[in-house]
Amino acid sequence: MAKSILLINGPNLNLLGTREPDVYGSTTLEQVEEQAKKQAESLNASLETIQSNWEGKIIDRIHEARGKVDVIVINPGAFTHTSVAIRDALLGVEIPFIEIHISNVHKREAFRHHSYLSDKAEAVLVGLGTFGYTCAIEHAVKNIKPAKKAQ
Ligand SMILES: O=C(O)[C@@H]1C=C(O)[C@@H](O)[C@H](O)C1
Repeated sequence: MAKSILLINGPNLNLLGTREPDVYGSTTLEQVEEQAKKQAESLNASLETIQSNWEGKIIDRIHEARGKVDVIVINPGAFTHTSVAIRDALLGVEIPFIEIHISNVHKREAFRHHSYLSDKAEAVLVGLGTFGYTCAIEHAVKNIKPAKKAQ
């Protein structure tokens, strides 16, 4: 059965490519999503993407994934460091997830060192640039036990 992956990008990641390129690189979000879709296809998996600057929209999309998505790959952006609500949504839908950050958050400001998600993530990838998305999707498809699907 083909695995279904949901790729979620949080606030300001729509600016990828032009936003602090020394930190986040020059690859655009469109390029990241296009590459992810091609990679998933090559692995016989399906992949949907969402980017939102709104916490509630991310939460609603996580709820919609319940019973349909096998693994979530999420870069919550700044919500990583603030959002109990996104943590609760991920735990509530019981979908395994991989947390990814383009930058090495542990090498940056102290407020970026804490994540509300990491202790519940199947894996956490930081500092790999946008290559982290490639790693996360490969890992999600090949190694993460899928969520229980709706009967
Ligand atoms: O490295 C990243 O992808 C993360 C992206 C952001 O937008 C920041 O708020 C996080 O602190 C780091």
